[in-house]
Amino acid sequence: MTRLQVRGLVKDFPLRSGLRRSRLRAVDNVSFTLTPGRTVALVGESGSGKSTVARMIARLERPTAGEITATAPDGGRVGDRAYRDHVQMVFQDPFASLNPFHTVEHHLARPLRLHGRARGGEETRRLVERLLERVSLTPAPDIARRRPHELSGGQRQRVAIARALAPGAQVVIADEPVSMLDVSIRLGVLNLLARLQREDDLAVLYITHDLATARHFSDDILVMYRGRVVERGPADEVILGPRHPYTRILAAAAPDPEARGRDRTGGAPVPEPAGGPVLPGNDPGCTFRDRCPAATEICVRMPEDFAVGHDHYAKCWLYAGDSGAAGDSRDAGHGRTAGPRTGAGDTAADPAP
Ligand SMILES: Nc1ncnc2c1ncn2[C@@H]1O[C@H](COP(=O)(O)OP(=O)(O)OP(=O)(O)O)[C@@H](O)[C@H]1O
Repeated sequence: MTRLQVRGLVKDFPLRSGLRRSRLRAVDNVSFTLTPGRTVALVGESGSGKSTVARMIARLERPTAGEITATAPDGGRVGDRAYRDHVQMVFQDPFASLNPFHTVEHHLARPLRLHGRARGGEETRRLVERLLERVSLTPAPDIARRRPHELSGGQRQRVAIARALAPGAQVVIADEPVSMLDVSIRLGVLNLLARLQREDDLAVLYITHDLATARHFSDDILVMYRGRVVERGPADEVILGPRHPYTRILAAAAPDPEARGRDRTGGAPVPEPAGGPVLPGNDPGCTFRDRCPAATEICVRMPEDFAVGHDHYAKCWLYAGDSGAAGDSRDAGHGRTAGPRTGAGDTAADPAP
């Protein structure tokens, strides 16, 4: 099964304001690994860079710097063709991602044929029905004949998930896969993703605002703030024992995970400071310092990833004296064991330009 390594990922977008040109560093030195059978959640408020990371992995955006490498179990690099088969994305909006003019069968038959997984009409029909059964859309022949407007939002997202599986997905990037669905059906779709992950040993990146589902459905959590990963670690530790001041505010603002029937989008945004935000890439220090209740003078310098627990790191000077910098094992998604430190780490020695 394919393993995906993201190393020192950077994305700059050009900005224009009248005659002035500048750039926004939407993603700043992000590294993690997606391993078969495990889920990494990427959490953070709107605009923190989560979707841009997803789009670069799905090759919908070109990175400004950094590397995304897929490796086979024998350690060999997965080629371009296999990458397109193995790395699949589930988008947020099941209404926009399906063509209203085509049947469900068409949506699933096309990737099966394009990726060489089905040839004749009979084989294609059989595989389409099998995919529909796997995402619990039955009776499959009936669903296959329908068009998207004849399905509910949850059913459409199940079709989108089946479509991601069709080319032989091994790595699934799920970008807010349930945020546009009715609250009452979200868990069903997330449970489906979890079951498929177990059955197919998928590596999953789950992007969400919702800390409760991030904790429940992922092994490791990365917390992004203005393009940077500010905290990373095992899901329970990050949510129950957040260490970075930003994660603490997010966790405190998240609705009660036990509450039923309420929208649990979680993580009320931290208020923006007067005078505008410190933008990533435009500032060599901690980008949270203008909103941070614990900020001191040292925060004008970029903090390293300091170890705050087992495989748990916070990019915050508060922990500088605790146990030293992340060293060799700050790779969330790399299992519970230590992973190699990668070249372009997001460290104090490597400030954003
Ligand atoms: N094509 C683009 N051109 C310019 N800026 C962009 C582009 N795409 C994203 N951005 C900016 O990059 C930053 C990160 O956006 P991104 O969509 O990745 O954040 P996000 O965390 O996924 O937010 P959301 O949860 O709202 O989707 C934002 O400031 C956004 O405005």
